[in-house]
Amino acid sequence: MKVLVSDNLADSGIEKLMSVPEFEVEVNTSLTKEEFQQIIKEYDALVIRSATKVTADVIEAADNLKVIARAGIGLDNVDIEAASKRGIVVMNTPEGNVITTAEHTIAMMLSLSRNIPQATQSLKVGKWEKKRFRGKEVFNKVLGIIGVGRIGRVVADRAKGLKMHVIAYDPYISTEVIDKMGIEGVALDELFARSDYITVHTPMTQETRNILNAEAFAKMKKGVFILNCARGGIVNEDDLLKAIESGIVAGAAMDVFVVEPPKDHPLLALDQVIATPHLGASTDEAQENVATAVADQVIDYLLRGTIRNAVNAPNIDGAVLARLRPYLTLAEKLGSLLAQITRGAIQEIAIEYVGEVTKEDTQPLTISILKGLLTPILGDMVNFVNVPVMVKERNIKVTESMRTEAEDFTTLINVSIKTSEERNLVAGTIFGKKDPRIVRINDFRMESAMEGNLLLIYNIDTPGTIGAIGTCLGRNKINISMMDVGQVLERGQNIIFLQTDSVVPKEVVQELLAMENVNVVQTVKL
Ligand SMILES: NC(=O)c1ccc[n+]([C@@H]2O[C@H](COP(=O)([O-])OP(=O)(O)OC[C@H]3O[C@@H](n4cnc5c(N)ncnc54)[C@H](O)[C@@H]3O)[C@@H](O)[C@H]2O)c1
Ligand SMILES: O=C(O)CC[C@@H](O)C(=O)O
Repeated sequence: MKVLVSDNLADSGIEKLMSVPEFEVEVNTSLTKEEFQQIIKEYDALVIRSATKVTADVIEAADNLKVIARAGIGLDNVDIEAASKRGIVVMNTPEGNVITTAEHTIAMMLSLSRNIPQATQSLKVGKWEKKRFRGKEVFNKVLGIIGVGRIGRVVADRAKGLKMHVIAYDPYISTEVIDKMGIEGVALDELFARSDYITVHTPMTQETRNILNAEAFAKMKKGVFILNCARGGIVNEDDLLKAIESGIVAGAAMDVFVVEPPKDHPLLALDQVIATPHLGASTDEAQENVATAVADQVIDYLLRGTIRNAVNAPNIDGAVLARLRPYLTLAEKLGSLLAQITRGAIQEIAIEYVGEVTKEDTQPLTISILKGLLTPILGDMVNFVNVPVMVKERNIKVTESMRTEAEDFTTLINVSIKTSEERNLVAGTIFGKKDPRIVRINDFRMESAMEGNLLLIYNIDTPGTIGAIGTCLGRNKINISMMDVGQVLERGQNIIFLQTDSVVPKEVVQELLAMENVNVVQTVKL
């Protein structure tokens, strides 16, 4: 079997792959796009980091490819949907670089406080500028952490060692779990108002994109320091620039950028900004961890068929997988829909399987529902293997029940959720042999394939409202490709589902919300 390593991988991983007699391993990190597309058809496995772009064209040409394995977490460089369509397993290694990235954040925070990069630069050109580079202690200061998952909680632990007061905002982690970390859970606005340093450790999702923007900077203490060692775009770069120029933000440390490399980005011209070229995970130890993990995973899959850390396939036999595929798609969709329409920290999930589906092994379906549920919150970090652990870590109670007697549909999957703020229920079925359909959201019944960019609008049922919504979207150049309206007469309420050709921006959502008779507007991506 042929394995191509097309990005820099630590030697330990390459040696491990080369030690397998059945493997022929090629390491080539300088392929052009054309060369890559031409040779990929020879390979059974592709091992990458973030530099190789595995586009739909590459996947189309990859006749023998069985697995794409990422040493690290981020899969923004892989067209996962195209890979899934061709039955190629996509896997990553989400655990290996947690400590390294947390340590980088602490290093950035101290460098920022003591102007270490700027002072080094100045000294190297022969200057001795003691006065210019007077810094600040972190002792007794408030560190606000947005997102206390794997990396955020290690940052919290290390910052406590520096005797900082740590406060955190993470709406998907229960107060008890945050309390156990020995830090203080707060609302986002409180974090903005109290922090001397703010660091983000969330994945990039619809919700976290631009979470630190002009509106957020306006709520912060004058002189706050900002750190982003997570993903470019969680901090809005233009707004950060203005906040530094206006003096609200005293300085920023950036490891990640919207466009990487950022080239001559104006932020980099500011004295108050220190930056590293996406080095968060770049230590010998982390690179060894992810390289050996990725090699072990590729070996396990190609030699034994065991799938670990796959983002697009549960660990089940191929024939069963083919039969369950429509149910798995439906299950993941139900979980994802629930996550996107529900606010608050998840406490309980109740899953009910009804009718035909009860003849199948429902365990992979439950895992798919949970993966669908956590992916909008955690992004690429969630896979079919680690999702049960993540659910456990978050203290989420999962219950399953079966009913063989179906009523309206031959198969039905009901999923309900209870969070710290609300309860919701969604249900779905399979039309024909393979078409997943959402048939219920709370009290509203419908039959919808629900795909792509969706808008869910709850409105008072009055003449003209639907027209006004269409006009507003049209004015903002958003094309509607599908519309479905559910009506609950006794409540005088409509639920409108709109499928749009493009994502509906936040400002347009606000515009819709300001309309008379419109109560709730939610954007969903399925
Ligand atoms: N700079 C680097 O080289 C590097 C290396 C590794 C990871 N990362 C990035 O670091 C980030 C964190 O990784 P992790 O392994 O800790 O992830 P994780 O999944 O373990 O934790 C993410 C946390 O963010 C929380 N969250 C999600 N949406 C939120 C929101 N709207 N507000 C507040 N909290 C929210 C989640 O509940 C979760 O607890 C990711 O973006 C990852 O890609 C960067
Ligand atoms: O250096 C890398 O490979 C990227 C590290 C990190 O952002 C990841 O996605 O794992």
